[in-house]
Amino acid sequence: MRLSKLFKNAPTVNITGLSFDSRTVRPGNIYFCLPGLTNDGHDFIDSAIKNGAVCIVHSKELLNMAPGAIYIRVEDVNDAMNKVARIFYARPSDKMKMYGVTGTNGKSTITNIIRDIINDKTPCGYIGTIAIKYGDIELQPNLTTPDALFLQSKLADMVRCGMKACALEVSSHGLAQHRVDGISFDCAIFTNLTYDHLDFHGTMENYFEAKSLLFKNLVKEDGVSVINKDDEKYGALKDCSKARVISYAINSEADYRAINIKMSSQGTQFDLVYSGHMYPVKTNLVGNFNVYNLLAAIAALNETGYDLERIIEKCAHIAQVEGRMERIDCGQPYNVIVDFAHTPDGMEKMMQFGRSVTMPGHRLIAVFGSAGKRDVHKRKVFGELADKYCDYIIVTEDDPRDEDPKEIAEQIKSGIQDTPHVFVQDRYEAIHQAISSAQEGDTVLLLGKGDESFIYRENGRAPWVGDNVAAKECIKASLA
Ligand SMILES: CC(=O)N[C@H]1[C@@H](OP(=O)(O)OP(=O)(O)OC[C@H]2O[C@@H](n3ccc(=O)[nH]c3=O)[C@H](O)[C@@H]2O)O[C@H](CO)[C@@H](O)[C@@H]1O[C@H](C)C(=O)N[C@@H](C)C(=O)N[C@H](CCC(=O)O)C(=O)O
Repeated sequence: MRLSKLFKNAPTVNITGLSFDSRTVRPGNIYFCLPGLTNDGHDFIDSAIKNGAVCIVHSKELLNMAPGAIYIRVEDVNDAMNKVARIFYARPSDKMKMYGVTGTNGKSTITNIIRDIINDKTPCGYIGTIAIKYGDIELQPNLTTPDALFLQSKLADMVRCGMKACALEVSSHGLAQHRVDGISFDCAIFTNLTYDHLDFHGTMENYFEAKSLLFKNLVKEDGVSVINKDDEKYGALKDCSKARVISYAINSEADYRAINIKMSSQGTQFDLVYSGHMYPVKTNLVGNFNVYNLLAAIAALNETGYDLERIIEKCAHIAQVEGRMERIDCGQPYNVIVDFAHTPDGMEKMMQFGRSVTMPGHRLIAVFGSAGKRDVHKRKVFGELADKYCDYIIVTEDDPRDEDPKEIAEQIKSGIQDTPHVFVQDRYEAIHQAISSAQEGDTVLLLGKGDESFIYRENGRAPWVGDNVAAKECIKASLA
């Protein structure tokens, strides 16, 4: 593509690609100088030109302009990059129905439910923590919401592969760093806001402010905002939403409401009250929070033109989302549940659910840790929650990064008072010990990592089998 197509009055130089990282610049690329948390992209212009950048987009005054490139100064590089990426990749999000899901918990599940329900008739891509999936393609992402350039390129590839819709997990980091600014969403969904990511946002106000950008700026005016009315942020989001607002709830009057909820460890039933009618919904997903996730997905799909009865029919056969409230069943006489919960709210909901499916007089066993270099305050809280709900606790490693896992464990243990507990650093061994000690009627909760296939240790990302795979291996070994 010609540079003149991307910037007014620019020369007609051929552009081969876009980059904001001097280390990955290829000959013919535009290099965008982004402000960072640790570095400033303006400091890497020379190395970008050395690698072949033909155009530098910058916002700061440059004292030395190395020869060999065209310089374009803009007010906001991030904004310019998003606009350019949209044009360079031929506005892919305008060619698909775009669903964006944000909130502390439930993003992966809702996006996967949406995809699962419509994928047979409306080929639907998914981008989020678990994977990037479209057609037969499945990629392992580094981030929940990828950077703007990678994101636009993948959306373009989805269009090429025939996708008609895309369900995207929109993280607060992604919103704060403008990764999704080049997308107009047909539907924006809000799950809930609980304590998380304060290491990045600093305050809950900033965290919420980031989430609200999806509703303020990025959903189309003729689109729809689907918002959880049981969350205290409902009013604030409703007031700032650019699109019409549709609510869902269990505990409040709402456009889509679930009543008469019946739960077991095998599935859930409830009555959906919508537009004065009652629709019985059956699903193989378990737990109260999955009722919220289903309500959000049902509302989003029905409000964007899918037939309600067909959506409800599909709810009965939703594939379990890997690592999210995943029931591991290898014929053992006790429950094993793997979940990604890594916030106090998520942990508490999982432990409450674990308690509710554990036979009276039997044990709830939890295995978890807490990430290094992230919200240290939650460590003691995790200990307190486990102390309140569980009968046996195995503290283990969870992405310690360059912190000492024993130190993290000590901080978790400071919240445990009466409940028997042990620290087993090796995560596989911790899972093995939990499973080999489980008896008929017990429940084992494996929390924090879901199906993630890596653990961040001192030396970076190390491979990990995933809690779900480890659980299956340990159960089979114990039954053999
Ligand atoms: C904390 C955070 O969000 N960091 C993101 C941030 O990095 P940064 O600001 O530190 O970047 P930097 O190193 O200061 O560099 C500034 C600029 O100089 C450039 N640079 C830098 C060095 C060099 O040699 N050459 C060069 O060009 C960089 O490419 C960048 O454009 O900007 C980078 C470029 O966009 C991101 O890759 C990086 O995400 C890191 C990898 C990350 O781990 N982010 C996580 C926390 C994240 O975003 N998580 C969310 C939430 C998940 C959840 O809900 O749990 C997600 O969406 O995944």
